[in-house]
Amino acid sequence: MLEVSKLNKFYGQNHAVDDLNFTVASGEILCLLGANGAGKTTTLNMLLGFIKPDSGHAVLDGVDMYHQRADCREQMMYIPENVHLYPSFTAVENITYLAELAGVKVIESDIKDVLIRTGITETQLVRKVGGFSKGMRQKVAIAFALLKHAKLVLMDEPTSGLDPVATQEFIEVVKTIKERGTAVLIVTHDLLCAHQLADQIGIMSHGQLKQLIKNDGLTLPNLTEQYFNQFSA
Ligand SMILES: Nc1ncnc2c1ncn2[C@@H]1O[C@H](COP(=O)(O)OP(=O)(O)OP(=O)(O)O)[C@@H](O)[C@H]1O
Repeated sequence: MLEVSKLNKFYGQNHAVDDLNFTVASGEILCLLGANGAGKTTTLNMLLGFIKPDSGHAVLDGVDMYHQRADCREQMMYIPENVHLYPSFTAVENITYLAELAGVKVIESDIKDVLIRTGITETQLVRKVGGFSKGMRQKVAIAFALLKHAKLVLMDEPTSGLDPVATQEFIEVVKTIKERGTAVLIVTHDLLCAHQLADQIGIMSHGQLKQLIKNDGLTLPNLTEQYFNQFSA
C-alpha cells in the first residue's frame, strides 16, 4: 500500500505541492484530477524519486520511496503518457528486454499469455511495435507491470488521445491490474475514466488535495459538479 503524508514541494515562492496526504490500498485505484498547474505531475515525480520533496514522506509497503528508491523501483511500474518501446522489436521482445534490465525472470509463454490477456491479438504478437497505437503500447506496458507483479502502478494522463473504444479497453485492462491486488495511482483530466475506474477520486487545486471522494454511488454529473465547484469557489 502507498502512504503519502505531509508531502510538500516549493519552487521558489510557489507552493507546488502543499501538505498532501492520501493512501492507496492494495487493489485500489486513486485518480488525481485537477486543473493545469494543480501539482499532479510534481506529486507523481516525487513518488517516482525524480524530484526531492521539501518535506513529508511517501512510503510503499513500509519502504521510503525517496530514500530507498532502488528498493521501491523494483516494486513499482510507471506508465507515462506515451509509452516508448523499441520499434523494431515485437511486444514479446520488448518485454523480454525490459525484464532483463529490471532483473525480472519471465518465460516467453507467460509473456504471450499476459499480452493476450491485456488485449494484444495473436496477429499483433508477431508484429514489430513500431506501428502500434498509443493504446496498444500501453497494453504492452501494463502486461509488463503484471509480469513484474508490481505493487504500485503510476500512470500519467493514460487516456489523453485515446479514442472512446481504446479508452474503454484501457479501463478494462486496468481493472485486471487492480484485481491482482496492485495499488494504482492515475493522474488524469479525464472525469469519465476516473468515474469508471477509481475507488477514490482526489481533486487537487493550487497544490492542495481539496477533496478526496469515495467513488461509491457517485454519479458522473455529481462528480462533474464537485470538480467545477472546486474552481468556482
Ligand atoms: N521544474 C519546475 N520549476 C518551477 N516550477 C515548476 C516546475 N514544475 C512545475 N512547476 C510549477 O509547479 C506547479 C505545479 O505544476 P504541475 O506540473 O505539478 O501541475 P499539474 O497539475 O501536473 O499540471 P498539468 O495538468 O498541466 O500537467 C505549477 O505552478 C508549475 O508552474
